Amino acid sequence: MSLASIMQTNEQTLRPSDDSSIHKLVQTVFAEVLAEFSAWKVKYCKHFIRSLSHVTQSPRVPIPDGDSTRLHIVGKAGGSPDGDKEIMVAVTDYSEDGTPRSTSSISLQVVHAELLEPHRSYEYCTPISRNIFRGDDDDMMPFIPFADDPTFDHIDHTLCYGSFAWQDDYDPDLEVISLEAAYRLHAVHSLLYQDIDNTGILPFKLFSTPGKPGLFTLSRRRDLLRWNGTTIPCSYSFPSALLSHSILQHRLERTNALFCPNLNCVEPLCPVHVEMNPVPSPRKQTIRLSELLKRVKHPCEAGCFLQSMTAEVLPRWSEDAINSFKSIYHIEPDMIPCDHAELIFKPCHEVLYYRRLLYPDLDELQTARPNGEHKGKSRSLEFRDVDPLKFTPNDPCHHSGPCDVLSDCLCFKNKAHCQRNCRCPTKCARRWKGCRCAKARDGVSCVKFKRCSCVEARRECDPELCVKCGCRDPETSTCGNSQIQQGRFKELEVKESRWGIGVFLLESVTQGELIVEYLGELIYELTFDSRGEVADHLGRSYVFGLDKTLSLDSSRAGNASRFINHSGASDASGETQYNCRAFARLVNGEHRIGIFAIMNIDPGAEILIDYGPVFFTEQKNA
Ligand SMILES: C[S@@+](CC[C@H](N)C(=O)[O-])C[C@H]1O[C@@H](n2cnc3c(N)ncnc32)[C@H](O)[C@@H]1O
Repeated sequence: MSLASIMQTNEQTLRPSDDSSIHKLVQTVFAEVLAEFSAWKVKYCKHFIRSLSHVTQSPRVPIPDGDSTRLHIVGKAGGSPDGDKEIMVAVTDYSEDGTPRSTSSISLQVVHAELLEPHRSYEYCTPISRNIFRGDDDDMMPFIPFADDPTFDHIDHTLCYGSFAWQDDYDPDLEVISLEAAYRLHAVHSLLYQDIDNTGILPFKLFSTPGKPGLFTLSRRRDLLRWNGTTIPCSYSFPSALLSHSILQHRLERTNALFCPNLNCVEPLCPVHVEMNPVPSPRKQTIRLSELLKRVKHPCEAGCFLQSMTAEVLPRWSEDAINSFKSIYHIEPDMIPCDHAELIFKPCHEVLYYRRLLYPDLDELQTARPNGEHKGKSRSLEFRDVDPLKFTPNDPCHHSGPCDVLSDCLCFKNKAHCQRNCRCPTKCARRWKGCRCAKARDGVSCVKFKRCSCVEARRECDPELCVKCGCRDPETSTCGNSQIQQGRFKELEVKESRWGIGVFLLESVTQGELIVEYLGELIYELTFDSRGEVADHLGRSYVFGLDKTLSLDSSRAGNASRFINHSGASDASGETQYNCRAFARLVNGEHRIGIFAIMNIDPGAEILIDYGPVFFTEQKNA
């Protein structure tokens, strides 16, 4: 069916209103598009196969003097001190019909490549400069590792997965067909996309649901097949969600979903932080309006509520304007009307009018606790976030009221300090306060023997909180406890070592200095187990335990630190040569691993750490 004929039909079509006619229509149009697409595909594939069977005639290129190349070595270049490393090469340019057009000679330098070793199988590593959150690998097995190696236990490894990628009946054509059907139903039959979705007849949901992207979102992530039956204009874009652009709350939700909620990061589509980014639940008013109004000392502009406490003409706001005000009020109810006014582009006396109308001050402010609640008990401050191996950082808390059992505070439940990126008031008693170390006159501040509270709590200094040590400015700072976040890494070289590849220093370091951050993918235990089988078979593991639930694996993504070898008490040679140690630090709310020098080390030395007593026993027992 052509676009013109569809448009013609459109004029005659009336939008069905009852459920059963909508169902019937969706079924009919879907079947129609499916039939059209299938007919087109058969023809298209036949045409394609036929075109492959044609022997294409490439232009005949003469092969001069039996040489198979168009480059001819014509002699060694003279006059250069490295004469024997340069050769002269004649380059012949041929015309379309294969006759030589011109010949010129150029000199090339000869580089003698050493014999190249083939890359070891199943070893690839994406270079990264930040940890990546992976959680768990897909439940679908993408391919069979070591398929030609009988010593690998394929059955056991297969049991780690729920299905095989090659047996999945996912048909990308169905996405194209469903989109076309949805578009026709909307453009030609005037159905709402939501009504089409509600029928459940199309094989995919059009709109995203929590945790599951819908077809409209998916279609933006892939190149759709252009088939000649499509009526979707090239410039058309499907709605991404049931969110209206004119409603502030919807715009907030859309924007919120895009940026990382971790205020230490705030990157769009952040790959590191696992936190979901819910729109914060509405805050409750804690200051009476009468109190707030007393805080306004000067009129914000001519006509400020301070000058005329009652609006002469009752303001008539649109529904959108009222909703915008409600959204802003719920984010920050304890704000003076003049500030609310600036945010919604309305005069403050009008804001005050609507605020009184919509949110009359309650007798009891909503922060009041239920009767009989024992305040002291619910606010008890107990922390267990000092030991990384017994603790996993939680998402930043966001709730109304103080961080305690009544507010369902995540930090309270996890016995963690509230972080800078928590949404509780800055005065919250659970908040980590940072250290009070002063800048060192000479040498380094914030080190263990100076009793820095951050060092003792195994967290790096926080540039927002630890103001005195100056860790915010790496140029002038004397802080010895912010090296990971500042990325002060040493020059390293990766080359052959006694135990495969190793890492070597290119500059000298002093005891306590950070060499490099150990980077990788943050994974849960199930993935640690499934990847462990491959690592055991290779005889090389790249995993560090990070905290109670997460490990850091650099087998697939990492930096030079993944090649750091072991030498320690558990070393087969019995020698103890390690010169560095790996320490986990809580850095602005997340655990990261730094490799630190435990002695002064000269350039050229290999970086060695002690993997610990269980590493090699576990590998052997696997
Ligand atoms: C993190 S990787 C280190 C990089 C590794 N050498 C490579 O070539 O990829 C850890 C693996 O290196 C090897 N390795 C490191 N130190 C070793 C040592 N002292 N003795 C034996 N093998 C060692 C083991 O195979 C171990 O699983």
